[in-house]
Amino acid sequence: MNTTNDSILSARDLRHSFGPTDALRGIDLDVQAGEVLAVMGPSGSGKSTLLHCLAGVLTPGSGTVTYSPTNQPMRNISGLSEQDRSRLRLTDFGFVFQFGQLLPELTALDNVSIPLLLAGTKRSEALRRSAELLERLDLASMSERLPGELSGGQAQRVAVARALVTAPSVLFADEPTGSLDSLASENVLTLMLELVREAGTTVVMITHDPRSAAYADREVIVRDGAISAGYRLPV
Ligand SMILES: Nc1ncnc2c1ncn2[C@@H]1O[C@H](COP(=O)(O)OP(=O)(O)OP(=O)(O)O)[C@@H](O)[C@H]1O
Repeated sequence: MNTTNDSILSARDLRHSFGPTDALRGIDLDVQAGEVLAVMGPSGSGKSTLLHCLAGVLTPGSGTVTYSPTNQPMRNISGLSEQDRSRLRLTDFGFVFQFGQLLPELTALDNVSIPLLLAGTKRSEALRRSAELLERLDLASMSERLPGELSGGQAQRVAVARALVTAPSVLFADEPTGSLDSLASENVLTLMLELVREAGTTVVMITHDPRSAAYADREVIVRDGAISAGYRLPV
């Protein structure tokens, strides 16, 4: 099947089972370059499994995921070796999870710089870029704090900075504000969306919260391992 011209990620007939549980039952999905896509649906419907397949964290039982970044050849993510998928995740993708998963013994600044250091950036340059991003996220004064010394919203903003510091093509967010109250959640999403819109980053964001989904350009609903609905949100 052809992919839509400007889709950066395309899933075709994705199926995945965990033992007897059919988590994905034939998903077709195109994510357009630069779009912010919200993935909603009941608990256990397959949202995280879908995100993991799109991001090359998990190889689907069957079906394909193709990744076509601007000016680069298309790659079949589901066919890459573990090593190549891991490399692709580091260079091209960013990840934010519900509970930031910051390293507790490192400062906010050092946490943000990790992906750059792993990608081989010089430490001075990594720290400079990390500090710049923390400032954009209103966290300049928090850069030397440990994660345990931050509020939930501040810690999630550090996690957002860490995910965006390598300027990824795609940001994958799994309930990025699921552990926050509505005010902190709004603050994290507003700043995150400002940065991704500016950079043209594509976003795939799982959320249970319709208010968070309202930040997206488009919403798809996953039920029983299949896409049950998808629509464009009003601008
Ligand atoms: N590692 C695993 N081993 C066994 N079953 C799993 C595993 N991961 C997910 N599942 C099952 O696959 C189905 C889909 O799970 P998934 O985590 O994708 O759902 P979800 O929509 O993200 O749920 P939630 O909103 O609760 O996070 C569920 O029935 C779940 O129990």
